[in-house]
Amino acid sequence: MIRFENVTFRYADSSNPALRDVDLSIDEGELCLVTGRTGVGKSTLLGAINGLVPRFTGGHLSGRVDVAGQDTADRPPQEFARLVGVVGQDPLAGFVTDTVEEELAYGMEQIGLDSTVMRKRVEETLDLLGIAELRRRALRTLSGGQQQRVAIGAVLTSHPKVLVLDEPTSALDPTAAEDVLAAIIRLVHDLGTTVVIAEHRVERVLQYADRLLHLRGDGTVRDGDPATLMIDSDVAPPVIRLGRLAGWDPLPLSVRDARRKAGPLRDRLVDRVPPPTPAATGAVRLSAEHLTVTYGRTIAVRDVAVKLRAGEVTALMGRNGSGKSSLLWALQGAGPRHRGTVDVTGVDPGEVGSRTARSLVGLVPQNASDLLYLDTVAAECRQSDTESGAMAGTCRRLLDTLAPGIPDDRHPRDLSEGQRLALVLAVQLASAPQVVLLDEPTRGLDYHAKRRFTEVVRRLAEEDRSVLIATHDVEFVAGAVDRVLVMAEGEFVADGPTADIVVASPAFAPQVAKVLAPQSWLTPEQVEAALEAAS
Ligand SMILES: Nc1ncnc2c1ncn2[C@@H]1O[C@H](COP(=O)(O)OP(=O)(O)OP(=O)(O)O)[C@@H](O)[C@H]1O
Ligand SMILES: Nc1ncnc2c1ncn2[C@@H]1O[C@H](COP(=O)(O)OP(=O)(O)OP(=O)(O)O)[C@@H](O)[C@H]1O
Repeated sequence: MIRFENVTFRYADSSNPALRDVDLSIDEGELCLVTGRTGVGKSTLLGAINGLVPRFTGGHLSGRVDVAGQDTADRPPQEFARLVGVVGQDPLAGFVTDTVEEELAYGMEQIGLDSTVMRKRVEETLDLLGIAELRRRALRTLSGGQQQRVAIGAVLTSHPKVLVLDEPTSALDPTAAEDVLAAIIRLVHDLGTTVVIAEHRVERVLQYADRLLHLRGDGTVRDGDPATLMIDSDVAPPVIRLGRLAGWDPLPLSVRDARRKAGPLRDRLVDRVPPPTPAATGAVRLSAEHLTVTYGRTIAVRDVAVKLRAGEVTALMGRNGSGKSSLLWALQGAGPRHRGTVDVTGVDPGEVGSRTARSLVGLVPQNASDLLYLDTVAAECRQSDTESGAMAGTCRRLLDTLAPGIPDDRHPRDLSEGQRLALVLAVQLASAPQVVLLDEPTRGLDYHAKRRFTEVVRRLAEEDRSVLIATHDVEFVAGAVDRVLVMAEGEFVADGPTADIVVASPAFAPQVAKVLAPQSWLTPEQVEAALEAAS
């Protein structure tokens, strides 16, 4: 269905090719998972499938890419729309209409489907993705995860033969991610759709993949059976790392397979306990009472009270649309607030100018790239150091910790998604105020980048700041935070130490906890330390 013949692609002004000598052939009905570190070229590979690369990106492509026997160089990408459905990393940027229903119908209108077929498929898709109640909503008022579901729905309706999905679950809560993947798998089984998915949260997709394409980082691609490539892949989810520690062969790809093998490992760990989370004793840095946020008749945040302490890292979790972003913006002061007060060292950030508010509470938003406006990476870093009064080079060093090797003179627009996010985090965190709020900060970050980001967050806590992170990334939460707050329909429904909240939760438990239950280990690192101590 998809063939790459000796494909090499280089972006203009780039010294190294993003793709090098790539030869592959993907059959009809295969589900391929594309993995690789941040910025290795996953989106570029995906873009080449429908000709967006090089037609819209510029740069030079040699070799040949064809889909269903048609050379992508011969036709503009629009003509491939019937054949190839694409969901990019930024759903909002891909929307062409204003409302959910219009967006779901648009693709089908373009290929001239009959109106009765269109009606039926819109209804099916609304149900399939659990977005029926959003049908008449304006797209720009949806939460991040709601937008991502609509973007996926909008390509599913026209039943393309090939689906290309770039990080399709990055903004989805764990349950929604499973539902969306189940809907995609159904297309693979029922219609023989060929699916190519790039995903950093490999744990979410690996068990469904027929095949793995791993980008090594030099533009070349390793292509093979998932369990075999995972033996030494530099991108490995927790279940694989646990399998390597325990010496399981073949490596289990799913929690279910791992549980079947886990008895002896549980026995080895039985006399050990995971390190407890120290109780937070720092001063209260932020205290909010009776916070309520409404949009028209929608109550997004309902009479919420919260205290954040110095030295504490807290995760804010909960279903898509449960009110997390609305709460963060209300705490920072820039977002709407219907009722309630926020107190940061005696000042309410909602009552002062935006500059003062920013010096009290920093917020890195979900669509973080809006914060970048200069022409080069170096200029953004210099500006950040100057504004925050930090020593020259502070921001750049932070960037190199998160995503090494980005050239100084690259335009932020030309960075990969993960690289751009790393830049925004570096720009914002170089001048971190006492309270730092982060909205989905691990999108686009590979496992190594996430470990480094965890270190950065822990350092902020050691410097006595308080950090609140809205996130759906259960594996990140397991390794990085002290406390978890869970929101549902605008209210807190749980609040406590990480292990207490996540271990028994079907939605929020990390893979290691699921495999080793009833023991309460959260991460491969904890298990590794315990095994070392035991031997
Ligand atoms: N228009 C461009 N000009 C120059 N370099 C670019 C351009 N677009 C992307 N790049 C570079 O090409 C490399 C591959 O980018 P790509 O977006 O394919 O990575 P990725 O693996 O999808 O990353 P992520 O995991 O962050 O999504 C990156 O190093 C990026 O900086
Ligand atoms: N401008 C707006 N107008 C109307 N409704 C809105 C607006 N902004 C947000 N909402 C609604 O308020 C609710 C809370 O949205 P919010 O973005 O805070 O959720 P969230 O928990 O951050 O979601 P996600 O996990 O998907 O990012 C959602 O139902 C959303 O559709």
